[in-house]
Amino acid sequence: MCGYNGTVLAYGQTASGKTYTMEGCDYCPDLWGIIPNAFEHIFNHIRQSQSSDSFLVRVSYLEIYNEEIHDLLSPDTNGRKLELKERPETGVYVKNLTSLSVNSFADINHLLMVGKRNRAVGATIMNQDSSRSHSIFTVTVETSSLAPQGNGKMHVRVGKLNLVDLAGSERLAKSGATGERFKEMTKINWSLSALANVISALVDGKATHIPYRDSKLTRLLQDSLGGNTCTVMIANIGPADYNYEESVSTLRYAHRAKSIRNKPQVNEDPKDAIISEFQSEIQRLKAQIQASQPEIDVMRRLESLEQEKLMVTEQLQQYKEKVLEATTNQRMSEQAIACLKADLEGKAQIQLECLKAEKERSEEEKEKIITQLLKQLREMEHQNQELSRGKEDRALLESKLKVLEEKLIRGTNSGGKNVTEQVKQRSQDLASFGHAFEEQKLFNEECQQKMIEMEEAQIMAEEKCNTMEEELDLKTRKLRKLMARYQQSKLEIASLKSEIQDTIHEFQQERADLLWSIKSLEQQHQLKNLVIERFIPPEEVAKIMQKMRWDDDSEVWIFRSSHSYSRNSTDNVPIQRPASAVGRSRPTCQKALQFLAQGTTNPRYLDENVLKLELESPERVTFDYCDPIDRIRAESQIHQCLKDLDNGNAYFSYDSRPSPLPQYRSSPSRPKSAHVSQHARI
Ligand SMILES: Nc1ncnc2c1ncn2[C@@H]1O[C@H](COP(=O)(O)OP(=O)(O)OP(=O)(O)O)[C@@H](O)[C@H]1O
Repeated sequence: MCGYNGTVLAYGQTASGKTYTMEGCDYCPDLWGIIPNAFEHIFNHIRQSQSSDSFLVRVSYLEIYNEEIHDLLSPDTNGRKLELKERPETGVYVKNLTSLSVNSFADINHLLMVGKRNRAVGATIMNQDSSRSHSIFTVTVETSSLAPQGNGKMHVRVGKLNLVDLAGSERLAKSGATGERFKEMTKINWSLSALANVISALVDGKATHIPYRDSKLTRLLQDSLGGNTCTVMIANIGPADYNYEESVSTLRYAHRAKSIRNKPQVNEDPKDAIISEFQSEIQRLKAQIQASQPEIDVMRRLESLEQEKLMVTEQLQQYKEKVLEATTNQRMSEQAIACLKADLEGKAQIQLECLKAEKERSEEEKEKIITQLLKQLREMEHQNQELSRGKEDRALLESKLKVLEEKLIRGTNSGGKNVTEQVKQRSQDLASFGHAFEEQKLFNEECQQKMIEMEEAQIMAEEKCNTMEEELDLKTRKLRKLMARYQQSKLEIASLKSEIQDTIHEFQQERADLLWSIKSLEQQHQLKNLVIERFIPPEEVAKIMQKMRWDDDSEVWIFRSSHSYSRNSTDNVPIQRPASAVGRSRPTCQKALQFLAQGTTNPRYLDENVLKLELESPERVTFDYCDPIDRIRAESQIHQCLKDLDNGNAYFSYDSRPSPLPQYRSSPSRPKSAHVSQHARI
């Protein structure tokens, strides 16, 4: 409303509530989204503004579907594609986009509903009414108010609010989209990634090129992203865990977008402001009406003439009545003459003559008046025609003025009356307040006197206030510094406290470990003492103790080497171990060498203790069956035996003698151990 441009942008994955955030539920004011709330705010502001301020509110609504721009408020429902154009003074705009002026919340809300009906939506896996396009609802508010310099000139500001509902980003694999949905999805993702690239380039201070031209969306939002617009980006995320990746990506983009710094500025007296055109047109029409004032005077005169005509007609009627009366009187006179012939002949004659003269006079007068009236009538008809022409012209002008005034919305005091009515109202007001003017003047003088006194008092109070403010500033700065120091020390104390806690905790753990190791060492010590006391004779203990020495560096007991403790012996010569015979793997005594030289086979003197034994060939304990009958019987017994073996244990007794034949026992009784040499177990 102050002339800044603004953009509200809802960004996020599909079905995360972007449309809901922007539009909300229209049936319940508590659940209105950003768009209806913005409308309400605009019209509340207009209502509460000064009566000298005029506003012109225009709206447009477009969607970007498959990288094509469609007008959502166009009566042409064939979805004509619109073109993007650019002008150096106004920037990027959409050619032939419908822009409608609105006067109330109801009007603008109606247009939002109309546009919504024309928008592309479709069902996806995640959202039944998914927006398949990016939509931009633009509200332009032009404000004309008296210039602050007070020179009576009008000052125009233009603010533009873009309310953007983006289509939802969705991973192709997750969406399961095919056909038309797949195509839509690719375009949506492409334009959203173009938006992300623009954001990244704007955040990256080194980027020399911002890729606004990569998509229609980024070109239309060029001013909102890194331009002169106050932009709010709403990041919508879904609470479900399967949306984790998308939510993280949305938050990442929102975090990046946070770093973009725009430079908003008031759009003052722009060249393309329509309100100025409207106002000059209104002025022109007013001047035209003013110029037609003589015609209005003529019309007033005509009205008075009409009244005169009425009066004259009345007079004529009176004359006619008089004439009629006179005629009646005449008749009566004739009758009276006839009746009173004798008495009143002279008188009647005179009266009759008088009446005749009077009648002639009235006839003449009557004719004279009638011609005069006819002349006046013709004149009036002529003037009537002129009047009706003037009336038509005036009606035309007034209707023109009304249309323009209807488009302009005024502050609370305007009341929406037309100019003529306002002039009438004002003149009445002037008349009624005229007599109060003098009283008001006196009252004003008193007030002025009081105001001068008050201003002096205010100046004194301001001076006092200024010194107090300075003092307050000084103290506030000091307090802030102290506060900052206090916060710093608080943080330091907190970190020290946590450090102390950690150290205490570590110390306690270490102490517990040490106690545990002391305890276990004590146990080991007691055990070893017990073993020494119970199992090692004290003299041996003494001997061992002599051989041991405590090493301070490695903190262990170590055996003294034979060399080191034999030094204390009488000869002080270290005992040398005899060197082994050269070329032999082990030491060999002289006697063994002697026997070996004699070629002894005694293993005692050999290098290796290996016994050399003769091979023992085993004796044959079987014999062949030469008799074919015996062989057959033997074979049948073996078959039988094998069969039984399949079913269970079977023992086969076999006599080493050639005859009789081997005895097969089918009963599984174990053979006695004495017979084992003679009975083989199969
Ligand atoms: N805060 C909320 N309270 C109640 N319902 C909600 C809320 N947010 C979203 N919804 C519901 O969730 C559904 C999906 O929301 P919406 O259509 O706004 O998502 P979207 O992000 O615009 O999706 P798409 O990108 O697919 O258009 C709708 O039925 C909507 O009514």
